[in-house]
Amino acid sequence: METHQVKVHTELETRQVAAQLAVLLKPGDVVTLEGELGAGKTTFTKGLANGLGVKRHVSSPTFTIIKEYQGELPLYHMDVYRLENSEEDIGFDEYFNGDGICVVEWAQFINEFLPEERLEIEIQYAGEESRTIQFKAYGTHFEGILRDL
Ligand SMILES: Nc1ncnc2c1ncn2[C@@H]1O[C@H](COP(=O)(O)OP(=O)(O)OP(=O)(O)O)[C@@H](O)[C@H]1O
Repeated sequence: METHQVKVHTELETRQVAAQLAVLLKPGDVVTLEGELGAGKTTFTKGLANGLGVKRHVSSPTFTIIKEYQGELPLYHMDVYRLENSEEDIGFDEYFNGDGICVVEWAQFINEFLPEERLEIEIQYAGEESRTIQFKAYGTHFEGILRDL
C-alpha cells in the first residue's frame, strides 16, 4: 500500500486534483471516497467527471444508489449508504470489473464486495476552503497512479 497527500485551498483545486486523477484511470478502476458532510466528496466526483469529459451535471446519488454518466469512459457514481448492514449485492461485480470508473461513497458498507485493488481517498477539512486529500493505493496499478499524480 502506498499513500500520498495533497493540500488544496479552494474548491477549484479539489476539482483539478480529481481531474488529474481521472485521466490516469482505466476501465474497471474502483475509487472510494470518504469524508464528513460537506467535505467535498461530490465536488471531487465532479472534477473526476470533468476529467473524463462528462458533459452532464453531476449530483449526489444518495437516493438512487448508482448514477451513470457517459464520458470518454463511463463513470458510475455510487452512494451505498442506504445498503448499510443489508449485505445486499446489487451486482457490484459488473461495475467493479466493468467498462468504466466506479466512485463509491460510504464504501465501508459494502466492504465484502470491494475489490482488493482500489484507490481510497479521504477528504478532510483543513480550514474554511482548505482540504487535505489523502490517497491510499492498494495494488501496483494504483501505486503507479499515485506516483504520476
Ligand atoms: N477545497 C474545497 N474542496 C471541496 N469543496 C469545497 C472546498 N472549499 C469549499 N468547498 C465547499 O464545500 C462544499 C462541499 O460539498 P460537497 O457536496 O462536495 O460535499 P460532500 O462531501 O459530497 O457532502 P455530502 O456528504 O453532504 O454529500 C461545497 O459547498 C463547496 O463549495
